[in-house]
Amino acid sequence: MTSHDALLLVSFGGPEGPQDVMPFLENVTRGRNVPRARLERVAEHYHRFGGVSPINRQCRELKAAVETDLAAHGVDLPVYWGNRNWTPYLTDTVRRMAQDGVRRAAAFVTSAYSGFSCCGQYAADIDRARAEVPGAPEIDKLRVYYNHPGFVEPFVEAARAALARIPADLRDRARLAFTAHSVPLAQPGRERYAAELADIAAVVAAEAAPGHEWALVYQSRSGPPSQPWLEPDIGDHLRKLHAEGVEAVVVVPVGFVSDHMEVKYDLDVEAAELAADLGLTFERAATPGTHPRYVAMVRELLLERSAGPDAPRPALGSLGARPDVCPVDCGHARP
Ligand SMILES: CC1=C(CCC(=O)O)c2cc3nc(cc4[nH]c(cc5[nH]c(cc1n2)c(C)c5CCC(=O)O)c(CCC(=O)O)c4C)C(CCC(=O)O)=C3C
Ligand SMILES: [Fe+2]
Repeated sequence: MTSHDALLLVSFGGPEGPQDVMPFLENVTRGRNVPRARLERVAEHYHRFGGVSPINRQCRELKAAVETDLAAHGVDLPVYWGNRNWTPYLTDTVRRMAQDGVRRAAAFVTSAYSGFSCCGQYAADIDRARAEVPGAPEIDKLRVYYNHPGFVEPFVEAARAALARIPADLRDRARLAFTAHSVPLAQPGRERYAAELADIAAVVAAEAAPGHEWALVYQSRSGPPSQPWLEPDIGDHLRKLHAEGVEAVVVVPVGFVSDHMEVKYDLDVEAAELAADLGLTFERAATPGTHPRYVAMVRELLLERSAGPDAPRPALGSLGARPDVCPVDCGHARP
C-alpha cells in the first residue's frame, strides 16, 4: 500500500524540566552567535512554565493522533519520533528504526515552510543521523506543506473563531496580524520563506476575515542586534496599530504548527501584555496542533509520495506545491 515501511516524525525538541533548560538552549544555539544574555532571557520563559516546553507533549499527541488516523485508514505503519535538540534525539530514533528492521521511512517534519530553519536544517539533521547509524534506513522527507489544505484550513477555522471572540462593537474594524519566527536576513532561503508566509496569510485572511486589513509580521528574534533579521516585529506592529487608532487585533501564528513556547510565551504572554498596556483588544488564533484535518494531511502526504510524481499535489495560494526534494532556494541541496 505504501512504498515506506515506517513514518518518522521529526521535531525541534524542548526541555522536560528545569535542569534541561540550559543544556537544551546550548544545543539549539551551538555555533550560532546568539548572545548569552538572550539565552538567559529565554531560559526565564521556560522556567515560568516549570522548565517544561509544551512541544514534546504536542509531539506525543500528534504521534498518537497520526497512529490512530493511519490505523483507521488501513495504513499499517509504525510511527517513530526524533528531535533535533532534545530527547528523543533523532540519531537514537534512527538507530532504533535500524534495529527494528526499517528499510525506507517517510519523514514528516513539524515545520511547514521552506528555508534553512524550517526545511534545510531538518534535512541536514536527517542526513547526519543516517550517517551516524550503520544500516540506517533510507529516509524520504515529505514535501513542504505550508500551502496544503490540511495545514491552511485549520488556520482559517482558528482565525474565524478568534475574530468571533472580539467584542461585537470592535469586530468589524479588527486587524489581523499573521506571525512567524523571524530569521536572519543572511539565512539561506529566507526570501522564499517570507514569500510563502505572505502567500498563505493572504489565503487565510481572504477566507476567514474578508474585508479586514492584515499584515505579516515576525516574532521571537534572537541573534545580536547588529545582525539584521526579518521585520517588522510583532511588538513594533502592535504599537503602530495603536498609534493608528486600531482597537482590536487577531494574531494568527501562521508560521507554527503547534502552540509551543514561541506561541505560549512570545505571543500569549509578551505580545498579549503589550496589547493590554496599549488598550488594544487581543485574540490569538489556535495553531493546527492535532486538528483532524492536519492529522489527515500527514497520511495524505505519505500516500501522495507513494503514489509517485503523477499523483495530485493539493496546494492553495499562488505558488504551487513544493517538489519532494527542495531546490537550492530552500537552503539545502541534495542529489
Ligand atoms: C524559523 C524558525 C522556527 C519555525 C520552524 C520550526 O518550527 O522548526 C523555529 C521554531 C522553534 N524555535 C524554538 C526554540 C528556539 N529557537 C531558537 C533560536 C532560533 N530559532 C530560529 C528560527 C526558527 N525557530 C532561529 C533562526 C534561531 C536563532 C538560532 C539559529 O540560527 O538556530 C532558540 C534559542 C534562543 C532564542 O534565541 O530564542 C530557541 C530556544 C522551538 C521550540 C519551542 C518550544 O520549546 O516549545 C521551535 C518549535
Ligand atoms: Fe527557533
